Amino acid sequence: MALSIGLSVVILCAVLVLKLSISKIQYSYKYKFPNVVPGWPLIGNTLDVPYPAGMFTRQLSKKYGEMKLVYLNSSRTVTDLLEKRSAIYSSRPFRPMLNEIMSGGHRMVFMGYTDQWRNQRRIMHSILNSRQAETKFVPFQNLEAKQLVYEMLTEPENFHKASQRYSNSVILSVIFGRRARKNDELLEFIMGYTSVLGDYQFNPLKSPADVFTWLDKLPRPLQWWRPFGEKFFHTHVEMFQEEYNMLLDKMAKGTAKPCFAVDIIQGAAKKEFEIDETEKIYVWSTLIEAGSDTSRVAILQMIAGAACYPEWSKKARALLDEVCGANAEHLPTLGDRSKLPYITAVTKETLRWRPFLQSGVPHVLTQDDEYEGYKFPAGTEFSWNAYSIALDENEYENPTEFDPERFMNKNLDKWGQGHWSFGAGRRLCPGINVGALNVWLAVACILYCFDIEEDPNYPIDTFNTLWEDPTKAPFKVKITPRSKAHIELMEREGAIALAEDY
Ligand code: HEM
Repeated sequence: MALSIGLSVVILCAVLVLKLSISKIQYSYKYKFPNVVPGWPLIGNTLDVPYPAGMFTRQLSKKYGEMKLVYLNSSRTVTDLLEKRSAIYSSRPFRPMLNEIMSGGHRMVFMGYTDQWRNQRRIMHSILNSRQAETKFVPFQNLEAKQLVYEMLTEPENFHKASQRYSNSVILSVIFGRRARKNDELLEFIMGYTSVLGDYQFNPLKSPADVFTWLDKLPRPLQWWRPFGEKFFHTHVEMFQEEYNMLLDKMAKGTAKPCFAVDIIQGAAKKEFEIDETEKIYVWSTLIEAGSDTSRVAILQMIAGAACYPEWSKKARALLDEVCGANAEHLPTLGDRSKLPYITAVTKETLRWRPFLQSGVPHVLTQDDEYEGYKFPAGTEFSWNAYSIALDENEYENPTEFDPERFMNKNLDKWGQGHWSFGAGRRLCPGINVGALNVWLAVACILYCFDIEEDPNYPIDTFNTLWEDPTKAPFKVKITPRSKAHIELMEREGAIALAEDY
């Protein structure tokens, strides 16, 4: 009896091994991948990737060529696949813990290419399109920029905090029509949980079902990660529900500012949008999460670019003086944009220079596909290798230098053209208009008011800077006001911004 059980187990194992080997052989005949970077079974080379990863993935692209599994290392391949074939290259990796449990299936950035995703994108586009971005949200940005330069004047060593407050307050105004308060409870809550989401996104021990997705099929009581995820989801909804109630109260009193959330609430009431209560909350929170830090980091990168490559900032300053007066007549506003094309080029170069989503964002293929002799199965993940493309001599002349001149061309006003920092294809950032104008205005005001110099005692390592932590300055830099007249201008404008409360 014992022998027959033992024999059965051996036979079973042999059959399993045979079956796995046959499917592996069939798989390798059916599909053909580009060079695969050697790694360990199951986890591949996950453990080899340093943080930040940009320079590492750049080295890989030099070694392995134009494409490797996951990373597309040239604009040509990104255009061919993520853009031209975006109908089948626009899903996201299946993340049962991050998307289904922790986000109740509602957080757009983790969502697959589904009807729910299409519906949320449609709603976002109808409110965040360029016409609205250039009218409805502009007063918020112009006001916050006054406080941005005032805070940089009074506490230049905390330039990172000023950028953070500016970006947070603009996005809160755009979404909920209110300014960020000091120690804002909602923003602190968001900062806390986005760092938890980050942990869960990259740590397989915390989120095993996101790495080994078959674990999602285990009976629920055996999914030890689930209770935490469900609690996380409910706390998130409760916190945003408070904000939602405050807004409903303002709407009832007629004091709500025109903003994204008001548009959604009214649009849903008129049946223009199909969206339930929890999903509304997720659309708002996703926009705040995705739309704040991105602008903060871009502003810091422009400051690093001005400190390390001072020549272009002199030209920008001279052009700003022509429009706003050399003697501090007025702060630049978004109304000055058509007169300041060079600032638009600076904004685009800021986004291209050291892309902070250094390895791009994964797009998942939804059906088998062939490209230049390769055969990819559905489910393959692709990402644009952002750092590598931005620093490639075949893509840009003197790619490591900050040179806005490269964007002074017929595509100047197309925010997403000439770089990949807003992503690609159907997943292109839906906040592109708001985000680009946030950066444009901050760039214009900072360059108009301050001299920015590298501190020789603290050279800036622009390649390996850690931009993520909003509480720490990513580098040291000298920021000094240009003149007495500029100080007075910033004080006057700052007083206006500090007195404004909504
Ligand atoms: C400088 C500013 C910004 C940069 C560089 C940026 C960059 C990006 C990138 C690279 C992606 C991924 C695209 C892809 O997968 O192909 C993305 C997605 C997204 N961004 Fe932005 N973004 C910025 C500002 C904003 C703002 C202001 C908002 C909201 C108002 C926003 C909302 C979103 C959302 C909701 C997504 C998810 C789209 C999806 O998964 O379909 N972003 N952004």
